[in-house]
Amino acid sequence: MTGEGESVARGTPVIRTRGITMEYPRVRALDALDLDVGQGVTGLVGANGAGKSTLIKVLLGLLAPTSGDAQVLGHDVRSQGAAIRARVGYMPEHDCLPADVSASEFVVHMGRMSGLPHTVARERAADVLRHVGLAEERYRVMGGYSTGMKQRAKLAQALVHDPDLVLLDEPTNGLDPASRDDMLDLVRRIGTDFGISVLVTSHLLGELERVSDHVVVLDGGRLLRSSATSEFTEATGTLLVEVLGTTTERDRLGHALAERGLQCHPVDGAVEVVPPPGGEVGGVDVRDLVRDTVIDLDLGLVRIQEGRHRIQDVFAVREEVAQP
Ligand SMILES: Nc1ncnc2c1ncn2[C@@H]1O[C@H](COP(=O)(O)OP(=O)(O)OP(=O)(O)O)[C@@H](O)[C@H]1O
Repeated sequence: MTGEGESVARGTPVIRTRGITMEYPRVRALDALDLDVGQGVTGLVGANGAGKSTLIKVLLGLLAPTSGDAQVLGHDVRSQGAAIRARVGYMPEHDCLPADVSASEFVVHMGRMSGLPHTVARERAADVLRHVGLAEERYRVMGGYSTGMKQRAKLAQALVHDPDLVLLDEPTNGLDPASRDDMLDLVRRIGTDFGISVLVTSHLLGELERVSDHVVVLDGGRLLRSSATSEFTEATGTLLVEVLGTTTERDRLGHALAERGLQCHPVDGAVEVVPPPGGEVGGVDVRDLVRDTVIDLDLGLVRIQEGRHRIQDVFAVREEVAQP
């Protein structure tokens, strides 16, 4: 770190907002948001329109909030936007790459824009393009890139100046499941291999659980929840039972378990069993009862595992509360 950034002690929030409100002419995109983001990888999740991109632009000093205060790496977003952008990498959501330029030229250029000398910018560009998996294709013009390659090039330019923090806006947007997993692995490695703090957004509520240390949930510009990922995914006390076959086999099992006195209901492809107090029915352990039932029905057991909360549950709970 350089300059004022050096005074940011470890453990101090890398991002801190107090009462940040952002009003567009017709919509309040952020509503009195108080947020502390620490070091490590933080997932910022929320449905489309929740205010994620607006928050990122405010944090970069690109949009002046209507009211409230925010600091990034100790710098004020209203008056020190340039200092923030010098130490923060930004991967925008939308395609912003020039079609007739190679990834190498582009990333070198972005490094030069950040103040790196030419030779250093070239070395750094080669490093980050290798890191994101574009070493082979780096001299090809980006107009011919797939969506996945474009996302990687956008990520590389966010890293070229060796930032202390990167803000990644929907890096998995438009990617197929395999490319999405690759991108999420890259995001995780930015945090673990390089020690760069990451704020990464997604409108897919479940996808950041496995790469984030901490998850922040936004809804309608408000903070719905901010917790360590482990708290979101803590055990529910239930069992999820999956058997081979379709919903027909799943429902046969569900009915049989209910007949044997267990409270249960279908969840996606599995049956969720709520064990009674003590975990036994008529002196038989619930897991044994489930296994015996599966055998009696001549079904194939895939797994019995502990049920865990999911980030989506935060929204489900809120909707239930909102119902009359
Ligand atoms: N420049 C703008 N002018 C007016 N309204 C805007 C502008 N930018 C965003 N909005 C509105 O502000 C709200 C929050 O938008 P924002 O893009 O921050 O949400 P988001 O969570 O990033 O969603 P998405 O993933 O769809 O981009 C939305 O209702 C959006 O329509």
